[in-house]
Amino acid sequence: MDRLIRFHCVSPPAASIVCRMDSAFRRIMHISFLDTAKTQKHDPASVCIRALCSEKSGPSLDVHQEPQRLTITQPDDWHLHLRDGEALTSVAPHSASVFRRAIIMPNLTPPVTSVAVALAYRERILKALKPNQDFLPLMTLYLTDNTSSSEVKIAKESGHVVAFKFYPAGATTNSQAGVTDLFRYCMPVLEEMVQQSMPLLIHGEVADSSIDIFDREHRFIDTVLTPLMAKFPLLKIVLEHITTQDAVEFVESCPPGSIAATVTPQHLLLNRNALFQRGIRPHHYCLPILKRETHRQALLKAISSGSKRYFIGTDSAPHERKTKEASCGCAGIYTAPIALPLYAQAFDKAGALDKLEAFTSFNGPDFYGLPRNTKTITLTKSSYRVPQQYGFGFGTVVPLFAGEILEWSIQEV
Ligand SMILES: NC(=O)N[C@@H](CC(=O)O)C(=O)O
Ligand SMILES: [Zn+2]
Ligand SMILES: [Zn+2]
Repeated sequence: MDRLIRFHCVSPPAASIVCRMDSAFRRIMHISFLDTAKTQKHDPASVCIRALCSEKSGPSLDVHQEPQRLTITQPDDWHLHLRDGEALTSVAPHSASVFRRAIIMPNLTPPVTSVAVALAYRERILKALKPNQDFLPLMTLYLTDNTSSSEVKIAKESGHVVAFKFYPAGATTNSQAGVTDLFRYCMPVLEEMVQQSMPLLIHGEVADSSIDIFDREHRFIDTVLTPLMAKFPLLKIVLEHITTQDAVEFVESCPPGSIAATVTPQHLLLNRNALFQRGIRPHHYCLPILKRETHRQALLKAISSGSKRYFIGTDSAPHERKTKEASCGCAGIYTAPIALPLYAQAFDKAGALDKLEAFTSFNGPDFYGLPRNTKTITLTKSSYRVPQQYGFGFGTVVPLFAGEILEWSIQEV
């Protein structure tokens, strides 16, 4: 698809023109004048030719491009996997160069099940940052059948653990130690979470392999989330990485403030066809799995509505190339350094750029009861080629859209 860009001309001076560029922003296909008063002496065709000639022959094009700029409050990432060890050292600076804070997922091996372990992990995260990076990891605890309710109070008092994460056992990467039966084992701990105003973050899929993989989110809402909310109407819940129209309808049907949902860039930009684009695409595989187009449209409609119930959560989840490009590949997509431009692209395409900032920078802190950030970040609508891969100390990670051109890029934080 061709794109229109507005330029200010060097010659004729001060004239404004609109150029139709090819889809990669490399070639000017057509130029037309915006302000005929300033340019009436000039034949549009001659400017067009001069611009094209100087592009071919030369040092500089006869026009200055002015891409669209968007300055927003610095965002946070409300769902992030930083891993541990060498992987942590590699990926933490990527997130910290864009985001001010992030909710750190506890699905390490072994999982982060106690405040003591979470605080030690937090120290390792801080150590992994570059010297000038000012990044706050917001820690979470991995809920198990054996989590004691006293841990909730300790978590609250720590000041650094801000939520518990509920993985149905076996539902996703490193969830084997998760909850096997929430209603049987976790009632006292949930009760205490209500008392301490400690939010529960949920990977909302049933782990039952007899249920169709595309129906697992919907089934979870019906069989776990609905009864959970009926039992604990005051429990604060974040339904993580929602993927379906059913999830949107459910969230909308709940009283405001009781439940929020995070949405990933991949679920806004891709539908399930992307898993099988001229062959099988392991780098498009994550859980919950990509859904059909009608569900993607429902997510776009939800975020475009400006509702405070939805906010950013990249679910950036690095896996080494060889563990994804395998006969049984891991679930998880790496997006940390490009997630913000990806969201911008999704909001832009949906005609909702004016709703981007609330989604990335206001709704999350408001839900968690934390202050909004004060710094800003500037995005420009200029093309950026995603690296083919990142060569990290622990191995190679292939990001989403590797080698492809994005429409937005980050200019400065
Ligand atoms: N989203 C994923 O596909 N994978 C995540 C786990 C998760 O968030 O479910 C991971 O840790 O790799
Ligand atoms: Zn998950
Ligand atoms: Zn995740």
